[in-house]
Amino acid sequence: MDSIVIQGGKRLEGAIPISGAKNSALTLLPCAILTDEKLTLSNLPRLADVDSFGHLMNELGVSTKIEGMHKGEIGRRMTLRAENLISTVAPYDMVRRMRASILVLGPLLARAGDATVSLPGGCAIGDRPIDLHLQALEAIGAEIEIAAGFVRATAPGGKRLSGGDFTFPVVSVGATENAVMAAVLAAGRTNLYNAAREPEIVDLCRLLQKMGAHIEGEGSPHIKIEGVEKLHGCTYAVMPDRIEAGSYACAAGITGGSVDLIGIRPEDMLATTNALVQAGLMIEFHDHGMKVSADGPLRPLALSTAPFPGFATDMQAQFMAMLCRAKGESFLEETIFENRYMHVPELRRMGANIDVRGRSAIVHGVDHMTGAKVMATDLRASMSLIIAGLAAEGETEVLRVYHLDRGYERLEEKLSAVGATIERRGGG
Ligand SMILES: CC(=O)N[C@H]1[C@@H](OP(=O)(O)OP(=O)(O)OC[C@H]2O[C@@H](n3ccc(=O)[nH]c3=O)[C@H](O)[C@@H]2O)O[C@H](CO)[C@@H](O)[C@@H]1O
Ligand SMILES: C=C(OP(=O)(O)O)C(=O)O
Repeated sequence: MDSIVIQGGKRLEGAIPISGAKNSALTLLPCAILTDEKLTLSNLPRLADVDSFGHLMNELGVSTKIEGMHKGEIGRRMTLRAENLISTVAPYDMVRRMRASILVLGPLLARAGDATVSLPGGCAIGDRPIDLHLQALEAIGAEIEIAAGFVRATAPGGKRLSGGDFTFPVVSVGATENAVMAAVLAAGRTNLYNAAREPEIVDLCRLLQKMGAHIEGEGSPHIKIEGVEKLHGCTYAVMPDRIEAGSYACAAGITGGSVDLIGIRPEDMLATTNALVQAGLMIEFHDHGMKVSADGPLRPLALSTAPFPGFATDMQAQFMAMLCRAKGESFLEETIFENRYMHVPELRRMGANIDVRGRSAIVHGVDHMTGAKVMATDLRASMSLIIAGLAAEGETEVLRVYHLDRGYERLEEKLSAVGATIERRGGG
């Protein structure tokens, strides 16, 4: 298995092109199921999860054609066509490897009136139930059965869902996405209350609108959908990855550097940029993105994760790594996932001083961290180790690179280009 090796202590300086967002790509891809016409997605990040999603789509009978395989090119285009579905089952092996597979449930149900998806179970960051996905689908007319580790959702008579109203008891990104994708082809109107407002939800709704869906209120807690009989194909560009951009901003902060993040949308990242400014970084917005520069010592922060527009859970590990080197004590609270501190023991092995009590963590800033062989069990935890390694003295080797390959396109290339000494080693 590959590892990533960093010689720490280099100040980062230069421009980093930001890729298309993983968390948006994985919800736009299943939209191909909703039409028998071609859907072309551009700015798709080159990530293991995008490839896996392509394979899942192929299993369902959706053809996929990829362009943009040239070395050095950021992003790709994928044309998908679900002319005839050959299966409505997402098998255990696919869902186990990639949680986002659950997002075929809504579209399959809407298009075929029938969907069977393996129950995803928990994962390294905590229990990740899908009860709200199922309740929302029931509210818009689905019948749900659970047996032998699978959930089967059917529309009455195998035909169209009715549409209906549902209030999410807690904000859920995935459940909002499944409900929206199911409701666009329903026979009637759907109102989703306390819906997730994440930019990735807005991206999903914009694509569906371009395909002919009638949706209003995206980006607000009340999404209104008037079902239509048919959607058509289109071409759509995946939004930029706000989490990738925030991760590189933390890397600039911890190395006392300055990186220009090209292609970001500032409005997607206000909680992150506010936190960066409070930590003492300087931000300059310009026409192509934003420049993030260290400006003196890092200041400690108090951060609590929350649904958008709050501070994203997907940024918590990377900020924690950066704050390990702040002057003073930072306080972090993880409110979304109960087990999202898997990076803490590894950061401690690099010299960090962090206390964890339940969902809270106190990070006591240290002057010095040292490189070590480290590994993490999830994507953002792995990125936090890369960030720490960039500032640590000596060599850091991050094992289990497959987590990073799920979410960071050309990580080593992008960081080398701004001055990091970083390489991928085979067989680590
Ligand atoms: C609100 C939030 O920050 N969501 C994050 C979550 O999305 P993801 O879609 O994976 O998770 P949800 O937004 O659905 O989960 C939010 C909360 O609701 C709970 N829940 C969810 C679904 C359900 O059926 N029942 C239930 O109880 C979850 O346990 C969690 O505590 O992880 C993604 C990957 O890290 C992030 O990109 C999203 O920003
Ligand atoms: C945990 C993440 O993704 P996933 O839901 O795909 O596991 C993430 O993007 O940080």
